[in-house]
Amino acid sequence: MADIETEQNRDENSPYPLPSHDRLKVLSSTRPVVTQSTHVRINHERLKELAQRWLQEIAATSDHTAEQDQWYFQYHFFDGGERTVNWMLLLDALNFCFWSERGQPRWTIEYKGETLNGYWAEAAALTRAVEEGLPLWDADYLSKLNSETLAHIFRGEQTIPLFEERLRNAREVGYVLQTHFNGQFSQVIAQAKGSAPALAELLTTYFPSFNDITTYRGQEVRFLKRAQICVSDLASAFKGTAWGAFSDLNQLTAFADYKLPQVLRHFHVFEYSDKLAQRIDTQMLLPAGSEEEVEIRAATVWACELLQRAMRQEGQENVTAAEIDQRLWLLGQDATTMRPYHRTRTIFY
Ligand SMILES: Nc1nc2c(c(CN[C@H]3C=C[C@H](O)[C@@H]3O)cn2[C@@H]2O[C@H](COP(=O)(O)O)[C@@H](O)[C@H]2O)c(=O)[nH]1
Repeated sequence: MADIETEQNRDENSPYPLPSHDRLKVLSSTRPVVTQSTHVRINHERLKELAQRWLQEIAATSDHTAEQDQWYFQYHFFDGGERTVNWMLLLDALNFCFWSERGQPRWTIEYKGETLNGYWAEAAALTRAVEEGLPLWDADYLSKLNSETLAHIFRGEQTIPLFEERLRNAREVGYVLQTHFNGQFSQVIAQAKGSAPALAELLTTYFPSFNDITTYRGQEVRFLKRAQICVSDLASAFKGTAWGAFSDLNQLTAFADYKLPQVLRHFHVFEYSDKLAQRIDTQMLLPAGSEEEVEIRAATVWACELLQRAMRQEGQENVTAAEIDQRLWLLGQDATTMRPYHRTRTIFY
């Protein structure tokens, strides 16, 4: 039964008014974090300036196929069938934590003449494996995946971080698909009946590695980052058709990773306490579940929500948090002029 929205929640004068729909409870559970936050502050003036700048950029570009809804087929296996959706579930089960220890070079792979790192390396490595004949779309195969095979899949310079966790997540995908869904992610998608939050909820319920939920000062906080991005990726890859057809993508929130906070801080939308700034700038680890980490992630969700609202108020009525997310994430792919992102060893982002 949906929580009865208290008067306080619906308080339109709050700087963080809740939307009418919040099925995943990401916005309602992160709102107390943002309002109580002591290490991270959202600068609302800078946020509005950023929204204005983007609106001007959109107005200036004649080509309105927003780059945000691109799907990079050169790095992503795609045959349009059930193998593709199983492969994409694996992609997002392993879509986390690509950075290296302080002072160490990043893990990279060579793929079709390019040296790739981070998310692109993960996607391309999984595509390379399929091209080399490994059935990464097969649930039984995944449930029995061994470490030698996974090491071969991710072969390159250095080692992909959290290797054992990735092996466990890959096997979990195979095991859960076999046990509950006849080996097909398409059956999970069918159960969601075209609802994006419903599919994210199913992923969180059935696949433990997607259960991106923590606590802050004793209260549950839900981010569901990989569950939500998996739904968004399906919509992008299938261009809103077939297994990518969702009627309510606007109910997804931003995906609280480590790149968006870096970009939001670069634009001075995020202000960190001196202590937190010093820890991040010296690349010290932030423990998963720490107040600092949860405040950074909660502020990320709400900054994207507020950016979306600011742009909608100025006429971009169809912009979604996922599109704001993509725009920020792509900006973060050229982070040479930015200060470091925060480092939390986690399987959740
Ligand atoms: N918030 C958000 N986080 C995202 C993505 C993506 C890639 N998705 C898009 C790419 C092409 C398609 O259009 C996909 O939609 C990866 N990540 C996260 O970033 C981190 C990796 O970063 P780096 O170390 O620089 O590779 C890691 O936490 C990873 O989980 C996104 O879109 N939004």
